[in-house]
Amino acid sequence: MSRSLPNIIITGTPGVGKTSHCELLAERTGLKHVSVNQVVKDKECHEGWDEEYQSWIVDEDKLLDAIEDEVKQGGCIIDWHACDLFPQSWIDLVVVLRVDTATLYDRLIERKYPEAKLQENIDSEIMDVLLQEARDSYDEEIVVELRSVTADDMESNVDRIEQWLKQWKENNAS
Ligand SMILES: Nc1ncnc2c1ncn2[C@@H]1O[C@H](COP(=O)(O)OP(=O)(O)OP(=O)(O)O)[C@@H](O)[C@H]1O
Repeated sequence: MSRSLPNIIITGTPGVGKTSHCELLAERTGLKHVSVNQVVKDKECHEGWDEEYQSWIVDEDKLLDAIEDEVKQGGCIIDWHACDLFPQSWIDLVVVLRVDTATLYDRLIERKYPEAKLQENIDSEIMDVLLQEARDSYDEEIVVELRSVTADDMESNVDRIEQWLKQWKENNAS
């Protein structure tokens, strides 16, 4: 499929900094921030609310239908804590953000996450769940793991993705 602009997934455990990265990247590049959280809420792509986890139970088919037209046009930054549901043909780059356990713990406590959800997310980060999911779902060469502990990390990550975008445009110029 040919797109005039690429699609990027920014993924990682909740609290790693996906939304912060996507917002900055969208501001710098003009690419569109597709917040899956927001789409799930706005377009009701869910099967109800999970009280224990305090989150929507996502209906993935409905979600894919809701974003398909937009994503197929290209130029989207998809912000979501999973990546295996998006067809490989839609995606040009998968960025997996990573953080150390103590930092993640502090960020999730700040958000007043329920205990079960907090523990599950910490375990998921320790066990590289999102990195593995990305590697299992996409070609190795489009998956990049980046550290997101400090504001400087975020700056350099966004710089790096901007460089990648520039190169992609050069490689795909018609
Ligand atoms: N690289 C970073 N340096 C400093 N603070 C950060 C960094 N990344 C994220 N944060 C802070 O951590 C908190 C969580 O960030 P953010 O909401 O972007 O995470 P998220 O991965 O999008 O979470 P969710 O999946 O729940 O939406 C915010 O308070 C944000 O300011």
